[in-house]
Amino acid sequence: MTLLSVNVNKVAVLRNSRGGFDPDPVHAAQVAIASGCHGITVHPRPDQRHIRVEDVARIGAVLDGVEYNLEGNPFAPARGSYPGFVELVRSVRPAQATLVPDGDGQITSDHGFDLHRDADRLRPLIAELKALGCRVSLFMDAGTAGIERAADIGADRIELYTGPFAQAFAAGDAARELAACVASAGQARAAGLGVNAGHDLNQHNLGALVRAIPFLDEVSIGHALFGEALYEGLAATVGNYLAILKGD
Ligand SMILES: CC(=O)[C@@H](O)[C@H](O)COP(=O)(O)O
Ligand SMILES: NCC(=O)COP(=O)(O)O
Repeated sequence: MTLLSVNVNKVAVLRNSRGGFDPDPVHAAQVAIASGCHGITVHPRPDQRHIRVEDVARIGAVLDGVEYNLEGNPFAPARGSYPGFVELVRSVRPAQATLVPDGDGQITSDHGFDLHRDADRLRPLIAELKALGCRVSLFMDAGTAGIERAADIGADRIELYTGPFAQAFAAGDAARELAACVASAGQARAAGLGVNAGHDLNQHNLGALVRAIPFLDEVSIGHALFGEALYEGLAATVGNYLAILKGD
């Protein structure tokens, strides 16, 4: 069964909007874990627009045995109290580090790595993160040629960027983007890589993705999940996602 990692970034957005302590992403993580999710994901960004450096350790302290997935751009420089992605990984030793080539000016993640450009500088970073005990996943666009190179430079998994698939699904025309996801997942698997997926997944489009790629290891979902939880409640929403992943 494909595992569910709940991304709590958006709880921190709401908390930061008033400058206080609530809603606390730690509490959201605890409720998601109690509801049966298999992991928690955070994406601390150098501008700390949502998850802050102190949240990373606080969330890491309440995982209660589920996996911690830390996302970030390993090339982004330290800024203020943000120590840099590798230093954050060193401090909390998450089960998985997902490398995402985001620039600070982006409103959200919107592309994966270009391994023709980035492979040589990713290789030593991946080795350093693996030496810290992490599984390393690379955020990759579906349909990328040469996706198997991720294995050559030491990555354990790729994470398929599913934003284009989600957009096409919402427009009622997902076939081409879904086929790209299926093809890239198959190439990655054939290269010995694990396959994760994430970005803009929701209760409407997730079933089609996991039926098309039944060997997906993990999906990480946050934005839509917390939007839906506003109306359904967090525990029930997590339960809905688990039911979709179980094929209910
Ligand atoms: C890599 C990815 O697609 C998401 O995990 C990312 O965390 C979204 O970032 P925001 O929550 O800042 O939009
Ligand atoms: N890696 C994807 C993730 O963690 C959450 O993405 P989204 O569901 O917030 O778009």
